[in-house]
Amino acid sequence: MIELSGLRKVYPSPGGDVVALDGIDLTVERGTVHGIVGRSGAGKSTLIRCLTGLERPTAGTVTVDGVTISDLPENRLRTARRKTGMVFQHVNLLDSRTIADNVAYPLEVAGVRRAQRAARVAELLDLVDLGHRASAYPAQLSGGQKQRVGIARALATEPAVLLCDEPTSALDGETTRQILGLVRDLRDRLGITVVVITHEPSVVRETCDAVTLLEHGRVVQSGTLAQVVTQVGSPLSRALVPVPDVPPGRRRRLVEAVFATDAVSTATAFGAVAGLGDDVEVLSATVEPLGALRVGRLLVDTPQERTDEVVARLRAAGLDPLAAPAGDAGQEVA
Ligand SMILES: Nc1ncnc2c1ncn2[C@@H]1O[C@H](COP(=O)(O)OP(=O)(O)OP(=O)(O)O)[C@@H](O)[C@H]1O
Repeated sequence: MIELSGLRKVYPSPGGDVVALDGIDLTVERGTVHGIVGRSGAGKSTLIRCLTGLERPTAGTVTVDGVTISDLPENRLRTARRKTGMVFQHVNLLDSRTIADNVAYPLEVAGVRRAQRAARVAELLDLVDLGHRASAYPAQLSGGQKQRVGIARALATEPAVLLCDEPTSALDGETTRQILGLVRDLRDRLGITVVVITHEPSVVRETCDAVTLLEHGRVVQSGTLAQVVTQVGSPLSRALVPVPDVPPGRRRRLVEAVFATDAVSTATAFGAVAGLGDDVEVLSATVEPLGALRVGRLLVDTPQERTDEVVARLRAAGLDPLAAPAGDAGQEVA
């Protein structure tokens, strides 16, 4: 659905050029929610602006739903932009218009007739569960409700892609959960492709099918949730399934494995360390939900000389374990 190839964006600035995106190759599959994460300045917003065509890449291509928007002349870009809806952290609603009229606005701009508009607006407000507030004004709504209106408005022109820039950063925990639930629901009901920029691992955990980590304008790690979390020790695995607290005690060599339970059963994974003897200690064996997945983790403390044996056992069970470097034997993994 979205293909980025060799995407590069350089901003000239008096102090020297700023390389915001430095050769991004990325595919976002149709009908999935894809998270883009990274520290401030990593290039997330620039990436989204390139996806909307608001920003022209310095090099490389951006293809959305089969159209290479980075090559389009300005006059064709406007129509192409209707393929993407945008949702921002702070929803910019027109205060003097009702909720229904706010959602109708992009349809007016697109020249949709009044009767059709009314039907579509009713449908959109129902979709975000705000049909009963159609005649309310923005000032009468909560933050979460305003965000729902923003989402309905972004969907008005039936975009194939919904781009969300920190959609829940300004919301409390419960409202965040509701909005993320709505995003998942839209993916399932409309088959829409969603790109979510976020700095919150919880947003990725609860909503995303796949995730990409950017650093200094480059892709550091990317894949489905199952792929990135099972790359044990990788930055996204650490962020999405943090190492649990384990009881303090002596540490020899730590061996860690993370697995998705639909790939390796818990019985196989946890059974792999059974019968290794008392000097190999399981510090933690957990299973937790991660979006639609269930993710297991094994943390094993082993005598230095038995590390290879433990690693081999876990590999034979289909896991991809990581032994902490020998020098770290006395440290907690974190
Ligand atoms: N219009 C611009 N002119 C010059 N430099 C820019 C411009 N826009 C962004 N940059 C620079 O490009 C880099 C990437 O910025 P970008 O806003 O894409 O990062 P980000 O990951 O979205 O950060 P944040 O999470 O803080 O929004 C930064 O170094 C930023 O200062």
